[in-house]
Amino acid sequence: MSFTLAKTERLAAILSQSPVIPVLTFEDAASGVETAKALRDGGLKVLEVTLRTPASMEALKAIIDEVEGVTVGAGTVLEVEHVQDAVRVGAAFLISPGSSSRLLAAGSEAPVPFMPGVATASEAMQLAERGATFAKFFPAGPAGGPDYLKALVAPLPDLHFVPTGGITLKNAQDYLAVRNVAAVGGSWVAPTDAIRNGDWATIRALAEEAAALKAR
Ligand SMILES: O=C(O)C(=O)C[C@H](O)[C@H](O)COP(=O)(O)O
Repeated sequence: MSFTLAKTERLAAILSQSPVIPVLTFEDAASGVETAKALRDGGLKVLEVTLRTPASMEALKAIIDEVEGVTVGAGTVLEVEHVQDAVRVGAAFLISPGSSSRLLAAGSEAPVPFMPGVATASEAMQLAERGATFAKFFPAGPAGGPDYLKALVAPLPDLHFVPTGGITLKNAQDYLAVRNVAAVGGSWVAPTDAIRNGDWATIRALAEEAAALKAR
């Protein structure tokens, strides 16, 4: 099991590029490419493509192959197969909502950084024991929001978090103000309707607002 220093540093560098990581779900590759361009043009250059839809792997690959100036990773990584497939198409990082032991083994051995999810002190401690430095905090809102995260971070000073789940432009800054929050994740910057309607101007405008948020 290896959360190596090199991969940790790579993840830190990726997360430091942007206060907000769009969490993206696509029905087809073409809308993925256009959404990625709109987000990039609005200033959000680190993107997470969730592996939730039949077209997700194709969309992930199309963005990696066709959109310049973005760093693209895979989200909703739940299975060992997801790790292998995402790495094969060139994902720059892997994110999971949780941290099952099989996935931890496969993800931490992947050649790219892997960020598992946690929601409790025990889960966070188990990750720290395995050498992880970064964790997704999921589902951030329902789990207890910025106050809960502040309490979680207090006794675990070496772990850094990317809260995701229920985050919006309105509350993002409250999460970003918590110590050791590297960035926040959220789908609000690329709403399903805007993607379906090809409303790239709206996505770009939402990205511009989000990119103006400040990480600590
Ligand atoms: O798909 C995953 O891997 C997840 O962990 C869930 C997503 O991160 C959230 O669904 C995004 O949350 P919202 O911004 O509230 O839509």
